[in-house]
Amino acid sequence: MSPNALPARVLPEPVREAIGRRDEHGAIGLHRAASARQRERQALATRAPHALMARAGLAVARLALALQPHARTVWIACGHGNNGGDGLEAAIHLQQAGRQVLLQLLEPPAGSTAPDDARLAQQRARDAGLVIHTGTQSPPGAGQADLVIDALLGRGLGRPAEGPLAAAIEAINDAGLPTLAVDLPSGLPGDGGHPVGPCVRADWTLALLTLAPGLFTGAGRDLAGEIWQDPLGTLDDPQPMPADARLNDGRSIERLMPLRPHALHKGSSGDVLVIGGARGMGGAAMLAARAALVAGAGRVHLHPLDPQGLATDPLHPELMHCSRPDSDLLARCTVVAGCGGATDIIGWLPELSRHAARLVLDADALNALAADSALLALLHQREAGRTVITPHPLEAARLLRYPLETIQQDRLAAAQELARRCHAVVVLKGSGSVIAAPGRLPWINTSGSAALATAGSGDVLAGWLGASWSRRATLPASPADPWQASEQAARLAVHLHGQQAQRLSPDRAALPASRLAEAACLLRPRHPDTGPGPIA
Ligand SMILES: NC(=O)C1=CN([C@@H]2O[C@H](COP(=O)(O)OP(=O)(O)OC[C@H]3O[C@@H](n4cnc5c(N)ncnc54)[C@H](OP(=O)(O)O)[C@@H]3O)[C@@H](O)[C@H]2O)[C@@H](O)CC1
Ligand SMILES: Nc1ncnc2c1ncn2[C@@H]1O[C@H](COP(=O)(O)OP(=O)(O)O)[C@@H](O)[C@H]1O
Ligand SMILES: [K+]
Repeated sequence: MSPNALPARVLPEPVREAIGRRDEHGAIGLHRAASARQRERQALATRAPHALMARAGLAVARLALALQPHARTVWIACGHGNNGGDGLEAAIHLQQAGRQVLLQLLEPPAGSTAPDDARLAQQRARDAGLVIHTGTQSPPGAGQADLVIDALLGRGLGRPAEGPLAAAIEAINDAGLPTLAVDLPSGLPGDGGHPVGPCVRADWTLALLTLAPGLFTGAGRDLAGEIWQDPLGTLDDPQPMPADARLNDGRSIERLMPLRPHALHKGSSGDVLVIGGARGMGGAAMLAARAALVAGAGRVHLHPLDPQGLATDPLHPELMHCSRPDSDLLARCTVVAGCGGATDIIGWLPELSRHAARLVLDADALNALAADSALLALLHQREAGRTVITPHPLEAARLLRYPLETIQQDRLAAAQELARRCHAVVVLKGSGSVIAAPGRLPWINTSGSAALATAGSGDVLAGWLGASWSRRATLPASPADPWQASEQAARLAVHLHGQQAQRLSPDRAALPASRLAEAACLLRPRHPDTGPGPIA
């Protein structure tokens, strides 16, 4: 095998360098199927026939050996398309490296034929002396292999797998072996990350050429395992296909972290006003306010919607109770509205839409918006870059009047559509949160885990985001780009919220939201003059 470098590992964080190339935002690009195909066509046009697939097979074999160096027997399950072709090419290298290869190839369904490259790979495998098992059963001994390589289906998934393909996917999952998926776990839609049929659950996925958004959001994060990428030598190709989305990973947010210079004063950290906490739900507003405080907002005001609600927070006496916010205060603050707001928040929304300098709408404020198109129209009248909404998938479904399933099947598209309809930056929450601003490429966040699946962690995020935005509002703005500050504030808060949850609960045990609120931060791990260290 040639001494090429290993493919690069994309996750878990910290992201290793040399994954593709970062763009002008310091970000890794993601490509949906249409642009991935276009990129593949560009690459094929400038290379010798079959060179790209041969290189893909080599990358798969090299990664397999690096991940499981002591594997003696490798089961490779191939489909009839080019994903299977990559698997067949890998088989040749693994056999040359002295491994026993159990090679399975599914026949094309009636009416389909294998593409030329895949047919050539089949011929090359036979010429190399490999035995190809073409029945619907797994090859004899497959269950005892040390590693299985899933090369059944990649970007060509066009419908839910069924019949022999579904059986092959289930056989891989049932075997419980270490599993390396080629390009995508078979059955995972690359654009959406939400399988509708059976899908391989991989330990590792080697993405070839481009990275699919579906690897990073929805169910994709669980099904793909650890993600590696090999751009197959195309980084220097002219005019690479522009990306459809970007990864909001640790490296990409580094440049957004504001320093706290020695001469900082509370007026230059910005003010946050939290309005929420109707009867019995005061905790939600308190969590948001605490997170805003701990994250470093200069002053935090809390207006509880329940007149009997807590006036002060004994844990944080610095929190300012506000009995009736006036328009001056609204015009100065980042207003976080809706956490535990019940229907009491509805009456506030017209005034907030008119006067709030910066407005973060969460929870019940979003339900109110979904129920009243006049409120939506008011939101539209706000200047560009003045509103952020933070729906979880069900709230997004209500706002768009789509079934929940439709939201989850294409989270990128749903977030983009919401951004357009609400004239706002959107944080579509859940595993692999999507951050979208109107007319811009959306971001998929890489941090966070099931530790966040607890009541109140969204309230914490809303307050954290409020502090993040208030701080950015005191920094020099870009007049040519009105969406920049709110989008960056959302990206930073979403990433750090997830990162802190991972740090506080590495095993993903449920994390009480009050603990997370106490860990809210907007800073890089330590000040530069004290050197690197754990996140403070
Ligand atoms: N060309 C190259 O050099 C390179 C190629 N690369 C590799 O190519 C992969 C994409 O290959 P691909 O387009 O051939 O599609 P693939 O995922 O193998 O599927 C095969 C066919 O299956 C079918 N099908 C779909 N759904 C089905 C279902 N439910 N049940 C049954 N059948 C179903 C559908 O055909 P249909 O039946 O619709 O005619 C589809 O076309 C990509 O992921 C990467 O690994 C890269 O390494 C770069 C170099
Ligand atoms: N499984 C998960 N993986 C990653 N993030 C998650 C997961 N579950 C929840 N979260 C995050 O936790 C927060 C939950 O918000 P939300 O559903 O509004 O909760 P609540 O209304 O109880 O505060 C969001 O930031 C969401 O992205
Ligand atoms: K696959």
